[in-house]
Amino acid sequence: MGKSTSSSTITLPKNWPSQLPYLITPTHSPNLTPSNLAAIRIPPSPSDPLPIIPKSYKPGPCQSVRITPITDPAHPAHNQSGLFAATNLQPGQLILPYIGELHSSLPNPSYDYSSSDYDLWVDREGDVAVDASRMGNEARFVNDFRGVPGKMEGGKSKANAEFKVVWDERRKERVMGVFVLGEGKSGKVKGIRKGEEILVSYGRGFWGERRGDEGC
Ligand SMILES: C[S@@+](CC[C@H](N)C(=O)[O-])C[C@H]1O[C@@H](n2cnc3c(N)ncnc32)[C@H](O)[C@@H]1O
Repeated sequence: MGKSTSSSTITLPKNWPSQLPYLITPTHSPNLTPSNLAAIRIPPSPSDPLPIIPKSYKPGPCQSVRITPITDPAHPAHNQSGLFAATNLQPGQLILPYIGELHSSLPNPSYDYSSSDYDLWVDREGDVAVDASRMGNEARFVNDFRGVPGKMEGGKSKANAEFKVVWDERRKERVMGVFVLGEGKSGKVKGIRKGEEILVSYGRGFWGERRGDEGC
């Protein structure tokens, strides 16, 4: 299946929802201001270092991941989808950028971003977030580790990945990326093996807000 973009035709990732636009670059919400954009265009510096997406990074579907329907009834996102490793992934490596609509907290008459479950801060001080509810790339399918059956003690899973801000050398902009967790102090995280689900922590606040309490 192909999708026309302004510059080329790309093949959509397998299991990409047909009703959702697939993005290879972020779009801008009407509520994004020049000062929001200026904030994410401040390059990294020795006092503010960032990982880098190099100019050579190929846009479009990521060969390291697969969007996969969740068929296990014991999985809390049963009947939804998740993102799985299609190759072995090394500790600390960038898996893919999180692409969506860049927006601010100013009102947008056509959409209420505050109700989205696909929204991440890129720069809180600069009031810039990225929302992949209405359009995006494979990264929007990353689930939270909580309650996911796994091989850890008690049949549980742990987070094996994280969201981090990264400097995109192609766009000269700060964007959000999904990274394999580093080795950590325990040295226990050994990357993500082919076939494993990529799981992050959305943070306690995410689940607290959804239960209507202060956190867990
Ligand atoms: C960013 S989306 C993740 C992709 C989503 N599973 C899908 O197919 O579109 C976030 C949503 O996934 C579901 N989800 C992710 N992790 C979960 C978990 N550990 N427990 C329950 N629901 C989860 C929730 O419905 C949440 O609002």
